Amino acid sequence: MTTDTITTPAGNTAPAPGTPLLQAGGVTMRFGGLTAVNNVDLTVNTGEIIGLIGPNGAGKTTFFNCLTGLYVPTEGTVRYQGNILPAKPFKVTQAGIARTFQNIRLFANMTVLENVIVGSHCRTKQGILSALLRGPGFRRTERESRDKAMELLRFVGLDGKAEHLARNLPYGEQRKLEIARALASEPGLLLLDEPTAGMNPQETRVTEELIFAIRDQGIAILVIEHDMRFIFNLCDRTAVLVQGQKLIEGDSATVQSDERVIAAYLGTPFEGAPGEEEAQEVQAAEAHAAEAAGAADTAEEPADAQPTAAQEPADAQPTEAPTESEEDAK
Ligand SMILES: Nc1ncnc2c1ncn2[C@@H]1O[C@H](COP(=O)(O)OP(=O)(O)OP(=O)(O)O)[C@@H](O)[C@H]1O
Repeated sequence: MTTDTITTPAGNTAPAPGTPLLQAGGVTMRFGGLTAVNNVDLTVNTGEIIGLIGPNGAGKTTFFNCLTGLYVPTEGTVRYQGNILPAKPFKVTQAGIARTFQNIRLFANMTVLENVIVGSHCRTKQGILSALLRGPGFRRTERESRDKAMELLRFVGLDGKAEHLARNLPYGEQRKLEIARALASEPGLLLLDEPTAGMNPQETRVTEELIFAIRDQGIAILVIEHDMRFIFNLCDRTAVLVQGQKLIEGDSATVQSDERVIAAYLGTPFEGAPGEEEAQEVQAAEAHAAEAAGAADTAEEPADAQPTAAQEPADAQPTEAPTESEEDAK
């Protein structure tokens, strides 16, 4: 990664640091009878890096999908710079939110540079007709997109691989390319879903530096990650989701020392835990089923159940004390 800066578009007036950028209020997402996200509030201010953690299946990615228009929340609202976001991914990107995915989604057979150029598509003003005619306006836009993409590749440290096919990059570099492509849409907020998944410690450290550098360019960040050390080093605040509900939100020291968080990760139930009632119901049902099975076994067994001669193995021999000569052979 280089320490280059990213050129912000002319006339882009960034709000003052600490201004609410993203405001999710009462976001709930149900899939049939399953409540994957339950009444979650979260605010991300300009200049912040916010972490979102929680055990597997806690609802983190579903929450991201609600923020980025992939899902229409069953209840609640998502505002960006004060405006309710339309539930259409393309419009959310246009509004200023970009994201990466847990499973890398690059155009594998396009070059690294082309992948980033595609990411800037929502900011270019040329229509299909202009593209077909390839007039001077189109060529100028194409050149600008290319220059901007190269600048982003330099920023993430991939400029030397601009002409490589995306699928030939090592895993860690594919993740960097995804970030560069997201940055090409000129976001004010970047959502990262497990950016260090599958990375070695060295790659994780480089990604951490990259995220700080992105924040220093005036882009706020909301990041899902399972690597606690990474999250607690990086984030100004961290929110913890457990079974779709926000358990706690705070700085690293607060979240790290909260016994409910520790319990949620170790799987130890605690009083008032989200889903505790359901867990107790399941436990009671299991205990009941075990009791019923035990009772049935007892009923089937004869009261004086003793192995009969017929049940004994055919080669069973009566045990005899070893003779003196046998003991000598040992
Ligand atoms: N499209 C869907 N239809 C039905 N259920 C879904 C759907 N998407 C997610 N879920 C369920 O919602 C719950 C939350 O899943 P989600 O992927 O958001 O969790 P997560 O915290 O991101 O987990 P992980 O850390 O493992 O990625 C899970 O029980 C999951 O099976």
